[in-house]
Amino acid sequence: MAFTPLMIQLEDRKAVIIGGGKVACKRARTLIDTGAQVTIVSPHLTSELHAMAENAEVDWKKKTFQPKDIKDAYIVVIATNNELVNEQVWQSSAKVPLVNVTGQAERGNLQFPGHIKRGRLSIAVSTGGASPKLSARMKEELEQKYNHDYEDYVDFLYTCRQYIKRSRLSSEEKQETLKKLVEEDYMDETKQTSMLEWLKQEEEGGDDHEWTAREAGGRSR
Ligand SMILES: C[C@@]1(CC(=O)O)c2cc3[nH]c(cc4nc(cc5[nH]c(cc(n2)[C@H]1CCC(=O)O)[C@@](C)(CC(=O)O)[C@@H]5CCC(=O)O)C(CC(=O)O)=C4CCC(=O)O)c(CCC(=O)O)c3CC(=O)O
Ligand SMILES: NC(=O)C1=CN([C@@H]2O[C@H](COP(=O)(O)OP(=O)(O)OC[C@H]3O[C@@H](n4cnc5c(N)ncnc54)[C@H](O)[C@@H]3O)[C@@H](O)[C@H]2O)C=CC1
Repeated sequence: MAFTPLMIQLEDRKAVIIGGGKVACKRARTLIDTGAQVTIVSPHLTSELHAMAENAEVDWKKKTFQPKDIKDAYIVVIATNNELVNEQVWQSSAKVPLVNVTGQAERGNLQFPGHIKRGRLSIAVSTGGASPKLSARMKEELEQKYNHDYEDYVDFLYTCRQYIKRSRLSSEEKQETLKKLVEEDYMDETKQTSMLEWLKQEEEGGDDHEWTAREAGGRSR
């Protein structure tokens, strides 16, 4: 069955990762970065995971898997290098809402796509199991196209959108302004500044549409 692309809120949810190797480490990083409470169950950890445990970013249960380890888990990531153990975890996970089977991803109901983050911007790639290497290559291409400048730009778009939603502009003017923000080169800081000034004025009920949406950002002050 095909998987549904979704964004999901996991803050403070309990995630248990079985295994402490390379794959476990990648999944731990993704989950921690969005606020999940991560526990690793594994007799050994990679050095990176070890550092994360020392910094209290993850809880580490230094042991082999037992079914009680996943009691109350919202997410289980099955990531040991032992197929029999992975099978036992799978059999014990019937009541867990979200299960990622890293060795046989089609089995679980959760997959982690290749992804890049630029502040609020998230881009995810999946080939539906056809080729993780193609996902990796596309991820590299996207990393180059959407460079780190996008962090500030997307923050700027977010701020503008909040102002626009609260402003007294007509709905046509709102649409026009939102469109302009992505069509013209608003990565330019001077253009950003004049747009923000105009939007702040709109919010404060300033000069009664002395500037129209079309003009915003087009004039220098
Ligand atoms: C479902 C998914 C995730 C999930 O587990 O939920 C998944 C699943 C599986 N990957 C496997 C193997 C490999 N994965 C990689 C690499 C990456 N895999 C990634 C994503 C995903 N891999 C998700 C969807 C991908 C999609 O559908 O396109 C990347 C893009 C991102 C990331 O991992 O963060 C990351 C890029 C590197 C980076 O950018 O860091 C390499 C290549 C390498 O390492 O060079 C190999 C070996 C070569 C090969 O097998 O092709 C296996 C078989 C395991 C086995 O044979 O035991 C499974 C299980 C299965 O296919 O069932
Ligand atoms: N989804 C993906 O992107 C990929 C998935 N895989 C799959 O992910 C799995 C793990 O791969 P790696 O992280 O590379 O393995 P690894 O060999 O680096 O780590 C395996 C970990 O499992 C732990 N472990 C072994 N027995 C255990 C037990 N009884 N209880 C708890 N922990 C136990 C080990 O201590 C070790 O920390 C494999 O099944 C592999 O097929 C591999 C590559 C990519």
